[in-house]
Amino acid sequence: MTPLDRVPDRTPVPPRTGLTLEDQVPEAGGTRPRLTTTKADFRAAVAELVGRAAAEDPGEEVSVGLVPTMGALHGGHAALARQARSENDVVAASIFVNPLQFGDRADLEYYPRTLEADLDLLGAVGVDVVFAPSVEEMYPGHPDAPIVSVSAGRMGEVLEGASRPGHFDGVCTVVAKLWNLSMPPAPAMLRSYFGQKDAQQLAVLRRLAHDLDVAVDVRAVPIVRSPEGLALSSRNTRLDEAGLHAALVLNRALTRLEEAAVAGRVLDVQAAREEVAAEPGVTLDHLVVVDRETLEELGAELLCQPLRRDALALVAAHVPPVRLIDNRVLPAAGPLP
Ligand SMILES: Nc1ncnc2c1ncn2[C@@H]1O[C@H](COP(=O)(O)OP(=O)(O)OP(=O)(O)O)[C@@H](O)[C@H]1O
Ligand SMILES: CC(C)(CO)[C@@H](O)C(=O)[O-]
Ligand code: BAL
Repeated sequence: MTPLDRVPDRTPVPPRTGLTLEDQVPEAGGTRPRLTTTKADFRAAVAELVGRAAAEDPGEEVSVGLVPTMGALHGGHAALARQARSENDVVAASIFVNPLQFGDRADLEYYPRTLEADLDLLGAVGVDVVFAPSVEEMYPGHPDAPIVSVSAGRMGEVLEGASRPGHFDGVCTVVAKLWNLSMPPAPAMLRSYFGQKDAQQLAVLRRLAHDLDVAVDVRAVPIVRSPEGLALSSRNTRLDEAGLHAALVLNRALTRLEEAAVAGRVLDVQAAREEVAAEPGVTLDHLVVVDRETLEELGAELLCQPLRRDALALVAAHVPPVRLIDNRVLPAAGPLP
């Protein structure tokens, strides 16, 4: 056990988003999922559930839906699990605060941990099995033992990756392990669910599956927001009232860009940046419009005219003590007259 494994459950903090847990997960009262904490037990539980599903429906191709999370679950995670439940025979979720993807020790140490409440939420949505390993179980000997890890390449070095060096290598390493641990034997198949909120993570993980030939179907789930428009995030629980209010500027700036795109107008990216930067208590990190697949920033020559193809606006800002991200798909303007 490392000291971080011993971080106790913090008192579940209700997400200060205007949403109660019941609002986010109205399917109250489900059975708690089976909890596994070792790789061997998790693999065995998935194999058993797949075997049972195959026996119940001979001739049907069984599928496993995996929902990787870092816990402190909210309505965004519930949406992932709900979609996984509706598309698969067996649903597994992982809860693991992955040290490899944190550069900032305080961010790792203060990351909210609420295992008991998480199991209730996952049970309510109908998840079958949860994998919640210790750091020692996932990375024996960490941090001293060297491990073979995955590089996210150039796509992992820009935007979020520029602010959090090594972050996407850590994400790719742990997700590759989680895919290996939950991969059912053929002909059963694996789907894995990620939120559109972490747009760069989603794009990088699609490349991970493609470039390393992992037989997994990566599925995107739309962003779940508070009634005021703030993208739900586990880190929101660390914001005070003023921070929660200030953070709404991210959604406002993205909405203005989306409205311009929908109306077929030229995007005023600079005005959106200034709007975020002018909000007291918010320090803008970046606000850019990028290609949806490659995440390459659109140059001035593409931004001085209505969008020719769908693009993505990405924003990141510090709202102390946390760093928040949000994004919006910007639709291409209709065919030119
Ligand atoms: N508001 C949301 N809507 C849709 N998906 C979400 C939302 N928030 C998180 N997710 C997705 O849930 C999965 C697990 O994310 P994670 O456990 O890091 O939660 P988080 O709320 O994003 O936490 P963080 O504070 O680290 O941003 C990721 O695929 C993430 O994109
Ligand atoms: C995908 C993930 C669970 C890997 O640790 C994490 O990056 C997250 O919660 O988005
Ligand atoms: N939600 C992405 C994981 C992270 O911020 O570390």
